Amino acid sequence: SSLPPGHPRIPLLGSLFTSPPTIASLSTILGRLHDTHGPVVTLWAGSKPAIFIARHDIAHRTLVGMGATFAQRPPSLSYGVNGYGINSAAYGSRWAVLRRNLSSYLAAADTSGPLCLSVDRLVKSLEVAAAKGVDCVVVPSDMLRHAVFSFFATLCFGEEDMADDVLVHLRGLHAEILSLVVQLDAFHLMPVLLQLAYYFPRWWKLFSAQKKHHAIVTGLIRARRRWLENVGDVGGGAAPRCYVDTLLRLGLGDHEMVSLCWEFMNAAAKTTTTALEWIMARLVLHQDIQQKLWNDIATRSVGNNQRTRSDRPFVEAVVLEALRRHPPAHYLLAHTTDRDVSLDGYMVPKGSVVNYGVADIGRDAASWVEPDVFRPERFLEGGEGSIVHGIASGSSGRETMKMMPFGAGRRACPGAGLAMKVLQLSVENLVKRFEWKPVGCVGKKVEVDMSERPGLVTEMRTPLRTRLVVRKQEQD
Ligand code: HEM
Repeated sequence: SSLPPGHPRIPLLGSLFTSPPTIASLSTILGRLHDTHGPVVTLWAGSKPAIFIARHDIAHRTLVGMGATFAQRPPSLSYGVNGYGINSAAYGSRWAVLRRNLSSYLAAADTSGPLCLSVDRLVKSLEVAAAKGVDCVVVPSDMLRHAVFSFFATLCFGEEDMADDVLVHLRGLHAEILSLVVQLDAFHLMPVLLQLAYYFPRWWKLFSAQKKHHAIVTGLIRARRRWLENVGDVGGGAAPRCYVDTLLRLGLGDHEMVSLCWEFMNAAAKTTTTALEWIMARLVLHQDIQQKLWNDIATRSVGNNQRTRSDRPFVEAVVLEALRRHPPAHYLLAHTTDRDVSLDGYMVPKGSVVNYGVADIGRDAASWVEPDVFRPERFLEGGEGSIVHGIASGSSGRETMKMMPFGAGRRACPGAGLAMKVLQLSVENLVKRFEWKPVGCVGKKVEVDMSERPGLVTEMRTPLRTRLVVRKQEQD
């Protein structure tokens, strides 16, 4: 059998490089290919075929049904901060140890205390900004970013060691490094020669930013080690209080630990902040949904015995609908296979890049009624998403995988449960405290710019502007 259909192959460069190699151009090219050829298409990245899948049942068959085969990652040049992460590790024993370590830490960690603290701080900083802003108008994205980043920094490095200026410095370095990496590289769509050509002009800046990042993170790790020595817990008798504690117990080298801390912060903070901003933008745009959410929160807080245990809180439905409609990652990280696989009459050759259209799957009209409409009710009883959860293991059937914002199968995001908790608790508190009102209206129609800025994480093109009014019930 032959490869799935696609763009004609152009020797050396491959099909992607007929237009500038950005994630926006990747989406445009893939959109055209799927329209012409269906849900499984081939794109050439140099001499390697890259196969893209945009239907949930095929994603289920490959990522869950043939889980071990599709859990491989393509080999990478493994340089810089990402060199020793879980995401870049080959599917094998090192990956399993590191992944289990992260998952068990997240399952046992006390996340509620630090989360409530950082949400409280966020609410306070929004109050200050609203009081200063003309007509209470606020651009909340930087405050959301800071709150989410500091929460994950507490989980990563421990609350004892993080001074505010260090936090701001670290956040700046993350932003700088991310602005310098060539994003398509993360999908393994850059032939080596092109990677070199693209990295050459920015190499020195990237090297210097990574060096500063290494210095600051090794400083934090050293401080953590000293703290453990002071409390007499170098041997690790007590439960780990932050991610670094678990890494120290694994006896890893400095480069490995720095890389894993980078991954923890990088995988967690930008995705979660981006999702939070999209959710709040949707609530500004749909004032009726915000009102319904507020009513649900109020009813639940006074207790309502008539609700059944399976009844999903409306806030969860809102978060799921936003993740379906605006998944922060429009594609997964690159997968590959360890053998030739026959798929619907086509061949997926061993070693080819395999990836999935997360946004396409969430917006597929075959799975979702009026997929472009923002309607959280579809996740409530009787709706087409009532059995769907954000965390798509798919083990309970392919219908639970009608969307996969966190991936699926063995490589699915290990932070999905925590991300859902952060999003729900943040949204609930932000709506409890403030009415999120629109700034721009045309007649009675609310205007919010919902256009996307494609990237490794697809953010809002125009940061949200909103008028924040403290709710009457909440005023002292
Ligand atoms: C809204 C927030 C988040 C979204 C949308 C998200 C999404 C994703 C996606 C799509 C993948 C790729 C899965 C694949 O390639 O098959 C992934 C992997 C990963 N995520 Fe997340 N993530 C989020 C939050 C987090 C958090 C909070 C953490 C950690 C605290 C985390 C840690 C990771 C790691 C370590 C991987 C690599 C897993 C592996 O290769 O085995 N993520 N995430």
